[in-house]
Amino acid sequence: MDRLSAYAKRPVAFLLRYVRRRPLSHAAILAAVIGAVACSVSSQYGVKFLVDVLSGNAADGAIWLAFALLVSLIAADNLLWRLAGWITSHAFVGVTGDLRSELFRHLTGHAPNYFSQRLAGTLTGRITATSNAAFAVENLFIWNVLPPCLATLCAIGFLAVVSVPMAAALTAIAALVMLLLFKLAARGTPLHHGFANRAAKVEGELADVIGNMPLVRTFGAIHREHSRFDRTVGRELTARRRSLQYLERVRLLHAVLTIVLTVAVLAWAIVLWQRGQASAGDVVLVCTLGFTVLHATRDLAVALVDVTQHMARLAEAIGTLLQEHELREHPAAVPLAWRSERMPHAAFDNVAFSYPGGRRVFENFTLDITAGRRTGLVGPSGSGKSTALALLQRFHDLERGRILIDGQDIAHITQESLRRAISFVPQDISLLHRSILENIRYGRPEASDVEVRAAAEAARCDFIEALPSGYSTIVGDRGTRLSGGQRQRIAIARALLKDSPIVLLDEATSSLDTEAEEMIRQALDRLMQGRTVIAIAHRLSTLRGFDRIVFLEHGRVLQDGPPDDLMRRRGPYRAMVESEVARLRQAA
Ligand SMILES: Nc1ncnc2c1ncn2[C@@H]1O[C@H](COP(=O)(O)OP(=O)(O)OP(=O)(O)O)[C@@H](O)[C@H]1O
Repeated sequence: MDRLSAYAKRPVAFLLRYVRRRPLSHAAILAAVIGAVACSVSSQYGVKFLVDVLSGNAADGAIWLAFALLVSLIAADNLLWRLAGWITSHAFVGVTGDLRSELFRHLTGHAPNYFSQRLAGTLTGRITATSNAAFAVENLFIWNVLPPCLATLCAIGFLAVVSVPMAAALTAIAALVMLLLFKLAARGTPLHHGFANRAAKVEGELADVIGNMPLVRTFGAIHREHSRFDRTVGRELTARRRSLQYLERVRLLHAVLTIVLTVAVLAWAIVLWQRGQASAGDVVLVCTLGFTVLHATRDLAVALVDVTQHMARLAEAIGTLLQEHELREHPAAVPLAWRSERMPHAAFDNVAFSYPGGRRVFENFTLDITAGRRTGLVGPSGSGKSTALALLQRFHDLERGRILIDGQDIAHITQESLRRAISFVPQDISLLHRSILENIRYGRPEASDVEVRAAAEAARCDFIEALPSGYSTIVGDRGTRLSGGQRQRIAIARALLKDSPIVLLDEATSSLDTEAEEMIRQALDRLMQGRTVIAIAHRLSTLRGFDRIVFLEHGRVLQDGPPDDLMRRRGPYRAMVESEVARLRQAA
């Protein structure tokens, strides 16, 4: 799916990729539109034919034949448009579905770093913007760009019947007018890009503030946010006005050209008629076809500018969304192999790592994680504990060294099998805005209701039955309708259901009441049983139950051993525990 990134800078090719997926329906639309335009322009020739027949004392048969021809052309013209409209409602709508689905797949393939650097609202807004822009461009092309182009060609063909020099002159003028408009439309592209960029920023800011409403309220920042939003919208309005005013200037230029050319064509036709070189029907034909050509170029001018605006939005959106995935599957990646009767062993082997643009977090970091044991990572803030857990899950690639699970380099195993082997319970629990049942089942989608309930019971989620709709209760955005302790137990139940042999835990620092803490301790105890556990543990009660403690500072191991041993020795671990005990005593 990563090959989608090849289209990041090629918006037209990106659009054609989806058009090619539905070749038959797009070809049928094209054929219907070509037919409709041909009938529409031919009907003007039909009018000339009828006028000539009527003014030439022709027989009744010839008059009714001219009438039938004209009526058939008008009917075909209208019906073919409707046929094209009907097919577009299937094909163009289908394209917006295919496109969003692939963009979503690509977006979800990005590493966590990609998301941490961007506002979620900007990203989701860009998926919608891309789909809307693709729909608009397809519609504009079929209804507003193609018909005037075809109408111009057909009209010039018919004009040649009356006067070849007039047809030649109109061809040259139409070509010049179109070229001029194309050039002017292209010159306005940076303005349209600027507007697209500003519009995406507004969406991103909106989503960011709405997603953080509790924070905004707590800091009494509602008015501040109102003013900030007004400023962001103000910048978008300015960019939008500039873009639209540019379009209006282009349209004005075209309007002036149209007036001048219409006068010239009409006068030319009348002179031809005065000299007896054209019939009355020819004058009617020249008038209607001349108008067709001039109106077509005007419609084209308007449409082209709209197309450039939508293409600018599309280009801006795919430029961000279709960036290459930072973490790619190794070409020879194989699934992680481990024997279920034996817990896996993990190892950091001479690892060097820094965040992009950040300072070095690890340099020659080596650590063996004992299979089936509980290893606690402790150390001051910024020492690299969370980064170590992230690297083990391959959220980032290493600069140097290897991370091994049962001797297999995680850079060479499939990401899916790695994720299956690891359960991660983060500090900041994420829940989807779905029911409790669905949230727990996220750990193993095929689990039965009975299995989900068993996992919830094991994780001491006794509170679920007391909720208004029990397991069907919707948890609210990111689980806001549950307490912190309840969210943690749901996350533990989810991890229990996933039943991975490796458990990574970033214990929450926020303090809970004793009862909730005891329940979480019991739930965690069940989760950790018989698995290889690496945990960033903050509570002394959790640390005491560990087989081994690794004390990190500046990405280096300062102490390593069973907690009781470390407590017997003077060192950073004992100092940390003593200061924590003193803090707890003071608080009590
Ligand atoms: N996404 C990121 N981009 C850039 N730098 C980062 C990122 N995440 C962490 N860092 C930096 O990497 C270093 C290690 O951070 P890490 O979060 O691993 O520490 P930690 O020991 O888990 O700290 P804490 O106990 O406060 O969570 C810090 O200097 C931090 O500023």
